[in-house]
Amino acid sequence: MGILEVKNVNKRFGGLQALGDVNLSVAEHSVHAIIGPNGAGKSTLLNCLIGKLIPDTGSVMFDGQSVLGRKPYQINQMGISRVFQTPEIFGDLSVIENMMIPIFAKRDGAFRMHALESTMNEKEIVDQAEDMLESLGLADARHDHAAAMSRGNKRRLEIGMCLAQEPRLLLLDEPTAGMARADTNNTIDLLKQIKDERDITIAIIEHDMHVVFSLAERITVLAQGTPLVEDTPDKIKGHPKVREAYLGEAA
Ligand SMILES: Nc1ncnc2c1ncn2[C@@H]1O[C@H](COP(=O)(O)OP(=O)(O)OP(=O)(O)O)[C@@H](O)[C@H]1O
Repeated sequence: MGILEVKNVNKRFGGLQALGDVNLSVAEHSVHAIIGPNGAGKSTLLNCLIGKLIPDTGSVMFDGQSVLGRKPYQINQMGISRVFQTPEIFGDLSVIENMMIPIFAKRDGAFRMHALESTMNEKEIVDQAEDMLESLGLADARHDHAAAMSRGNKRRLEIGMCLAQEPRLLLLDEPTAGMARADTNNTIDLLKQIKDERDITIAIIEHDMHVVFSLAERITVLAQGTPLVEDTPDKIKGHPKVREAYLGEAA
């Protein structure tokens, strides 16, 4: 039984069957990638996991509890954090101020922007934020404007802000989209480091096969809203149907 269990999930948009009988089991502490061509239903599935969409039928269980009917912030409190394609950081704040926000929210259950100034003086929170920036390799940038960082470092900060919530499942939606190769490789290294150092499960939607094959232990291939095959990277690479239908562009 996986930490995330998706069973017979269906989702229609009018006449379009975006997801048809999707089953997915993500093993605890694994890195599980979900791939597939444009329009395969990857984002729709992700949105069903985080409470942005409600499936028409089926179940989504996280650690034995249903996520269906819960609001995104409630699912987040259950232990699921997600990173979107576009970094969601506060550009006007410094790097360390950004990092303090989830640490403060985790401790107090909520965060109000006007509390940031007093939070800046709370040693416990500053120390935790410093430690997190250190482990992300962002310590030297702590007083920089977040907006001025490279795309790779913005993504690094955002992933760190998710980790500060101490999730058990980290969901990544194309975390290297639009990145130069060097930033992509840095992000791969960061995710490997996170996997090695933390008690965490990672599910990743990704188009870049270099990223997928560098990180994933299991891969589910979606095609037209339905899982075509689920297997290890080696088997997926060699699978004739998958090669033909989904890896053509990367081959
Ligand atoms: N809100 C919506 N309303 C209507 N149709 C939608 C909606 N969201 C997605 N779709 C359709 O559902 C199908 C699956 O879309 P989805 O975005 O989940 O695919 P995807 O695999 O994430 O694609 P991509 O790799 O291009 O992001 C597509 O045909 C898309 O046009």
